[in-house]
Amino acid sequence: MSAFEDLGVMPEIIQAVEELDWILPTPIQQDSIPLILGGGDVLAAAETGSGKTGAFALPILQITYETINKKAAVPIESAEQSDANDESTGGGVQQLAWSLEDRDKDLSIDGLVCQSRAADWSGGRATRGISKGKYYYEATVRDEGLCRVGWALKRSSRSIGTDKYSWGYGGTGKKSHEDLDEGSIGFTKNGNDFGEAYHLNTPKGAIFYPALLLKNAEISFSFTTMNRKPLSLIIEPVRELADQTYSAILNFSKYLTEPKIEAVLCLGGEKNNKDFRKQCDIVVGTPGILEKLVKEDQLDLSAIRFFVLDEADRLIKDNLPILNYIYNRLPKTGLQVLLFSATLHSDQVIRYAEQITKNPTWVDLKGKDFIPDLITHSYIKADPTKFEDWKDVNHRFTTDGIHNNDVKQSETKLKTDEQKSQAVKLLKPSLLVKCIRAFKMDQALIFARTRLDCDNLHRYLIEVGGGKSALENEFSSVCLHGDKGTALRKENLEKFKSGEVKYLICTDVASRGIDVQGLPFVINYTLPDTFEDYIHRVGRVGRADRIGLAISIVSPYQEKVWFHTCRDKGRGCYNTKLTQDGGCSVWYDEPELFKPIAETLSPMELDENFSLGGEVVNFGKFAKERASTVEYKAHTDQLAPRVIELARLEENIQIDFLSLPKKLANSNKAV
Ligand SMILES: Nc1ncnc2c1ncn2[C@@H]1O[C@H](COP(=O)(O)OP(=O)(O)OP(=O)(O)O)[C@@H](O)[C@H]1O
Repeated sequence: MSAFEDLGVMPEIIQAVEELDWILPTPIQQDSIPLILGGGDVLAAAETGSGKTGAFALPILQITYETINKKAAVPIESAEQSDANDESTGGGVQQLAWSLEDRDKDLSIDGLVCQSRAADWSGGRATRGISKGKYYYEATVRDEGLCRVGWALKRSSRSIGTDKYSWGYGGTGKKSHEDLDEGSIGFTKNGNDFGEAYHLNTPKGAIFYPALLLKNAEISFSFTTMNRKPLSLIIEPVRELADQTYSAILNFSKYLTEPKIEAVLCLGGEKNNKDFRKQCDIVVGTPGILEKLVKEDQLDLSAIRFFVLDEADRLIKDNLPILNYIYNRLPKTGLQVLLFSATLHSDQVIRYAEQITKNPTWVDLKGKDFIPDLITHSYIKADPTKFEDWKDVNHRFTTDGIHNNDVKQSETKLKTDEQKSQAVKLLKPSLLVKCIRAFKMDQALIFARTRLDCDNLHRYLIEVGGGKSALENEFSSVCLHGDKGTALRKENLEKFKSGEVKYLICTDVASRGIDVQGLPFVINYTLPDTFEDYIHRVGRVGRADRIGLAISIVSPYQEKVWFHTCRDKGRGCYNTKLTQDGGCSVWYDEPELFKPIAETLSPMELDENFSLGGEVVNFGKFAKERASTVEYKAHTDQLAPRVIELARLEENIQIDFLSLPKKLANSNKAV
């Protein structure tokens, strides 16, 4: 029996996760899945990379599937829409089926599977039809034969598409002869919507039957009503994370068929947010677009059963009004609210959770803000008195330009705060390069504070690495931040994940949730504003039982940085005054921001040679080995040595236990 089965997960989902080498549930999955399946509200806090996505997605998928599966058993409609002469008993609810009477003799019918092996076409119709409303059914072609599916009136011939009372679609396109009250028929194939195929002017009261026509072919059907409204709403703080969760859901649900779960991804700035209006079970999206869709009555929340806030603390901090707006429109009966994050303990989160949950269960695995012990924390002091690289005019880095008016380009003194700040800006890039080389990094995520910093750093790395952004460049890199369009962000993330480029330079847009399998290094080029954000950033490594190294390049001085409060969010703004003086800059106090990190995590300082000392893992070697072996070893392979060790210990204990009477007897003798 699979360990996931013990948690009550259904076989089709287990099959999908086993293909991902998920043999054992992680602790957060172990605790949360039964609670969610049991119908409760859950607040789950567990370290980064501990499998929280699966912890909420698997039970949600299962309940969603069970719910739509029940609906799928509902017939197309009751007697008011069926034909008085059909073989139903009339009235009440009946299961739709293929008619055993209304078919050609060579068409064999086994429940919802139809087959014809004859050389000629054989057709048939369903037992019941519809005269109003919106309905669809699904057909799965099971072999290479010829087939056509569609709708037909009773008076049509069984060869749908060959007379004016039937409308079909097949391998050779749509088939019909005549336009018949306002109505339309359309077809989709493998999820591709072909739009309206027929606009109909049918006589009042006309009843449309599902119809089929086969030639040496087998085809199976699923009949269901079309008005499936979203049951689950999953909100993610950023597009990349929404995309990732959506992909995970598609992956986990691939064996849930007949009916198939329909998940829809809603991202701001993307055109195609319309699909879920037709039929949709799970919606994954970012706050802004979801609010817009609800306001425009495009997204119907009246059936929502699961309201999930992933990275809940960030959502609550940044999007509270939107969350309130959406939450107030959700049905409250039977609603399950799930809040997940590695950092879920702020007063704001707790207060909000009290408002929107009912007797929630806290699944708090490691206590407040726990960080995986697979991550080693280290730092380099970007001290311009110790490292003199910043004086090197040959490799001058294009800074954010905030000191253009107060420090000369060639300045090498370190007297004023401005001079110190400028020196740190010039020093950090070269420390970054040295650090990458010292650890022989082949892949790293680099966090900078602003979009401008990312872009400047990207240009610098490309130049130092040889000018080309291809793999031959030692510092091949791409950026990920809010200025990049959705498509480019996605493309850049993919390039990094696939190894096409080595470094991803990003703002905090990528600090949460992004899962890059086996990533060994994360570098804080600038520290984040909060300790929570540090936890999330470094949590991009040390995931799924892999070790990782987090390096922070920390300034010993305050650094003057842009903090745009202007209308254009910095575009064309050169107002270097401090915000309290009406400008757009602040002094960023990195030494102060470093204190809680140092107190909580005791990071190791890298020496001048960028060495961590002998006693810790050799990360350079580790990264190299990683690159030369298979990228992703199966979870079981990784667990194997531990399981063998446990088995050995267990065996020793048993042998000791069995030999205990003999030992006791010997010791008694000795006494
Ligand atoms: N039961 C499991 N067995 C093996 N691997 C797993 C299991 N559950 C999750 N993983 C893997 O662990 C990695 C991290 O999972 P996930 O992204 O869900 O973490 P998370 O807790 O949401 O992290 P974060 O807090 O950073 O968002 C993923 O690569 C995922 O495939």
